[in-house]
Amino acid sequence: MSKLFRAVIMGPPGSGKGTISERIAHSFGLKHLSSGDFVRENIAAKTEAGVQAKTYIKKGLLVPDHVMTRLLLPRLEEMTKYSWLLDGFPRTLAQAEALNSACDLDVAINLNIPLETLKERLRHRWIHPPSGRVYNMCFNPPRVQGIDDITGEPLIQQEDDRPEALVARLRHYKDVAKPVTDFYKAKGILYTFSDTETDRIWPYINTLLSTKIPTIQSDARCASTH
Ligand SMILES: Nc1nc2c(ncn2[C@@H]2O[C@H](COP(=O)(O)OP(=O)(O)OP(=O)(O)O)[C@@H](O)[C@H]2O)c(=O)[nH]1
Ligand SMILES: Nc1ncnc2c1ncn2[C@@H]1O[C@H](COP(=O)(O)OP(=O)(O)O)[C@@H](O)[C@H]1O
Repeated sequence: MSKLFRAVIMGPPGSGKGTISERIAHSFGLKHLSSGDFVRENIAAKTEAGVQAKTYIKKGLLVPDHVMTRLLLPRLEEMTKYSWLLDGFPRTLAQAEALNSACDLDVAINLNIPLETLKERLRHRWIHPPSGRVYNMCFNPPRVQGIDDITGEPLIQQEDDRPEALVARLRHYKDVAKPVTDFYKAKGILYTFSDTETDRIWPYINTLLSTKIPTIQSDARCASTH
């Protein structure tokens, strides 16, 4: 059984987690697991956790740790045969500890992007909610403004992406994120990337993962030849 690779990607709203996760999933064949997608699936399926989560999301709040953990850990149980990249979880120390009790992580990627850059990016972010596809009028615009490239359905801008909403989200993010990055720094697996452009960060993340992932698979190869 080849050793699997498990990573999380963290960063404030608009830092490029989704954008970079797609590139990682594509380049390294990892499963991209998004906690936001799991939440939306549960809300759509009207599961108990989904119904609870919806009441918090409607108020623009994070879902409570015990609800989020109960929703996410069983999904990770289904992924024991896969290498994956988890996006959007953990967001709190309690979530990081719950994840740590369920599985070992190889890398925690942390995106450190300036506030002004986040504001500018989210001002131009458009999304296609049914698919979660993300566009940006300055960075990766749709072929036709306001229209999803694949389905032709309309794109929307999220209420949460307005600059005034972002400031509140960022303040809350800063409070809850530091204990999580400290947790992974103490475990020696935190890698922080600071820049204003994804295209400048991507080569460093690509190099880091290229050094990690083949090692794991080559270990597996030598294990399997003995
Ligand atoms: N101008 C510019 N926009 C970028 C860059 N990288 C990502 N974006 C865009 O900025 C927005 C935020 O990127 P996302 O990948 O959605 O960021 P995120 O961290 O997943 O955001 P949340 O889901 O809100 O936590 C999107 O519209 C991206 O297309 C960049 O280097 N430059
Ligand atoms: N790890 C988490 N802990 C608590 N709530 C979460 C978590 N992940 C997602 N959520 C909830 O689901 C909502 C949608 O998540 P997501 O699609 O990642 O968007 P956002 O940009 O708001 O984080 C979040 O606003 C939050 O309320």
